[in-house]
Amino acid sequence: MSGGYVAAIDQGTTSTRCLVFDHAGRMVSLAQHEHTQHFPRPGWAEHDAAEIWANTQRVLPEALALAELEVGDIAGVGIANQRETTLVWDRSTGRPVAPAITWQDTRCADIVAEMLRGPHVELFEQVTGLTPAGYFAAPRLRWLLDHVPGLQRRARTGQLAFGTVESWLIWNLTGGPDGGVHVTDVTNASRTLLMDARTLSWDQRLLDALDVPAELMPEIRPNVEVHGTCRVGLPGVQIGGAFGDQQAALFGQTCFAAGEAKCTYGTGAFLLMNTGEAPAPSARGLLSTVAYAIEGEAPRYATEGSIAVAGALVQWFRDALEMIGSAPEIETLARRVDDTGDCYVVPAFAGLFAPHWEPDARGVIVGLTSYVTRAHLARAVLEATAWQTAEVVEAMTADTGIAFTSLRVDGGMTTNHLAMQMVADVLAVPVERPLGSESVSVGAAYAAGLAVGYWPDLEVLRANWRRAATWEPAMSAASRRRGRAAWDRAVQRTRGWVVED
Ligand SMILES: Nc1ncnc2c1ncn2[C@@H]1O[C@H](COP(=O)(O)OP(=O)(O)O)[C@@H](O)[C@H]1O
Ligand SMILES: O=P(O)(O)OC[C@H](O)CO
Repeated sequence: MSGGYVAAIDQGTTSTRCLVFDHAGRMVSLAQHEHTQHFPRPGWAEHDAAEIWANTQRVLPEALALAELEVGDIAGVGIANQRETTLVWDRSTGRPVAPAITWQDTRCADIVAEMLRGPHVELFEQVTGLTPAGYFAAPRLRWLLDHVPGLQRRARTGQLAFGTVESWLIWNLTGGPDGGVHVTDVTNASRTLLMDARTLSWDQRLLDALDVPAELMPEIRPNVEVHGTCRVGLPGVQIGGAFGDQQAALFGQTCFAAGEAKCTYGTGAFLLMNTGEAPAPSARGLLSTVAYAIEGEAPRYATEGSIAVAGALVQWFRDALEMIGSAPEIETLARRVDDTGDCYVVPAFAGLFAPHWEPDARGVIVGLTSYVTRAHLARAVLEATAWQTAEVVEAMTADTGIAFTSLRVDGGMTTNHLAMQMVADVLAVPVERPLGSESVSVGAAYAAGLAVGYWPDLEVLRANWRRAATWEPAMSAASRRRGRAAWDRAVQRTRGWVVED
């Protein structure tokens, strides 16, 4: 091993970042570029995978330059990525065959309805631990195979590759058409609906059920393992790990023991609790998922409450409604008033995710009176994230029997003090943020650092975790009860909005 630093690529829904960390897990530089969000039809959400790869190639040298480092100073690089976003590319040209269909996209409703009616629904549940839903990658892959002319035929010939974004980046970093390594990691694979959650391999019966040619599929690898050596971007540097971003944040927050949990507030919000060495299927709308796998060790599992819209509601408030000029301005605006004026925003833009899973729901703003101003709306936008977190925490506590005594948080939205105070208020437990809110990148860097021997073990990483901020609950129990009941009534009004023509 050479190099005194490790790098992480965090390829998120809104941007691509490269962060460089030192041995104490401190960030020494960060370079970031946003990519275009394409919404070509209501309910569709696409990314240009070529733009994402181009941004990745920009942020790597920029992060090194900001830290005044050379490639030789980097001991290893880890990758964390937006999960479920699905793409297919041509192995010889290196070009994606269609826009990437992102995790927020709802176009696969018919494919999922057919899966739920079909003969294999129990098999999917038993093998993957997941009930088919439009959130996962396989229905998106099926959609591409159905709608891009000639794709099914070409897929069988081995010309094409399927992957989520980490797979695309690893393939490109390791040479692309010129010998690129086609792999995925267990956490991303656990979100496809095609992986056996126990054996951590593709299940041929599930591939057959969806008529997905095995020739498309990447090899599934542990998170902490050398996947290959970069030929592009960081030439000569080993790619020491890859992770779905929410599992990366769990790892970065050092939630290595069963019962430890974190919530990441970015475009969406994702609360994951480590459940130990066995998958933990939920009876309450949470997802059983792989937490992490270290080469040569038993995998660890997690239960997850996925909230589709958190920071994305702030983005919508800024870009679609033009109520604010930048995301942080929402806090100043919301602080002009003391409450929401009894107004609630339920952002079911892509249906409702956990714990409801209602694809036919759509967003509502309820409780409008002439008293309500844009400041009240700003407050309701922030409160929506807090109430959605409360729903997930209630389901998780009921499922696991573990009561939360605090919640570790990270992600872009945690720079908003009012939003985090609201989370503490509605959960009635302290909310804690570690130094730096970049746990996704920290987790990816930890995976890479462990794989290349930069860090020896998990205990050393645990010692790096330092509390930077705590928000204590300050809401009366009566207000909490009243608000929670009103939120339930608001959620009720989103249901069944989408009807067939
Ligand atoms: N001060 C803020 N208040 C509220 N939301 C914010 C603030 N700063 C950023 N956000 C939201 O956080 C999200 C970006 O966080 P990030 O962790 O980078 O997301 P992702 O990984 O999903 O791309 C955006 O949706 C943005 O609207
Ligand atoms: O990139 P983020 O932070 O919006 O996370 C997206 C999730 O991984 C989707 O499951």
